[in-house]
Amino acid sequence: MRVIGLTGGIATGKSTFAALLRARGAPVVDADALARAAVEPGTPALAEIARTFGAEVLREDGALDRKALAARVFADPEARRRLEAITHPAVRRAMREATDRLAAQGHPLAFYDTPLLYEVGLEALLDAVVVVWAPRDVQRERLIRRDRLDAADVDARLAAQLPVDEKAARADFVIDNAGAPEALAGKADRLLADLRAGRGRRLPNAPPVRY
Ligand SMILES: CC(C)(COP(=O)(O)OP(=O)(O)OC[C@H]1O[C@@H](n2cnc3c(N)ncnc32)[C@H](O)[C@@H]1O)[C@@H](O)C(=O)NCCC(=O)NCCS
Ligand SMILES: Nc1ncnc2c1ncn2[C@@H]1O[C@H](COP(=O)(O)OP(=O)(O)OP(=O)(O)O)[C@@H](O)[C@H]1O
Repeated sequence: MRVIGLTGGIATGKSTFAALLRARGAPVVDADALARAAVEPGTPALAEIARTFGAEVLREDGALDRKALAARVFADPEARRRLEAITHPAVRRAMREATDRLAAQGHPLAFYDTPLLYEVGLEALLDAVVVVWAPRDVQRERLIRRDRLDAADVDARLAAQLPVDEKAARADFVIDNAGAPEALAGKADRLLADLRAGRGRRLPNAPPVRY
């Protein structure tokens, strides 16, 4: 099975594009969803988070207060690294299990949807990488609209990731999502057709294929 990394910048449209791939029969393993499952009540990771950050990052019902934890970790890179040291090993394990299951089911192709693909250095483990791209001002607008964040929170989140332009420059395939969402379906069709025809890693120094 070939495993294709799918990434982007925050709010560039990665999840929207992943849904289109799923609708076309391609399995997508979602790191954000696995990261959420890893910190559900009763998990060792949530207990560790409470020990590290204190009860103020828990809600009254014992679940993680994501807003409170986000305020802490996106304001302080050191706190973010402490959180990642707890969550990333759990997410990596869950991702590996999910990919092994898909391989055992005989899928020829699977996507690995993870926002921090380049930040944590997963490139070498993947057969190719797709970056869903949008310009920074569009990213900012979508983030404010979707998550109701103010400008300072948006900038803190953007600063926690590599710029999406840098990711696009390193990618094998770039999905341009600056335009209308309706344009994405055709791009998903073309990407899948190219991947199923065996297209993969670009040659060294060649530019990415853009859709
Ligand atoms: C800080 C938390 C509680 C904020 O939760 P919230 O519901 O507001 O955001 P959500 O989890 O839906 O993430 C939204 C986006 O934020 C960005 N983001 C999340 N964590 C990080 C991080 N550690 N570094 C940079 N960007 C991040 C990603 O682009 C992600 O797609 C949560 O993101 C978290 O637990 N993060 C640590 C785990 C992690 O690194 N996840 C990302 C990939 S595995
Ligand atoms: N082409 C588009 N035009 C307008 N809005 C869009 C477009 N594509 C996606 N969106 C909207 O922008 C927001 C961000 O998209 P999405 O959630 O898919 O991004 P993401 O890259 O998965 O984000 P994250 O890294 O935060 O998980 C969503 O509210 C989505 O509905």
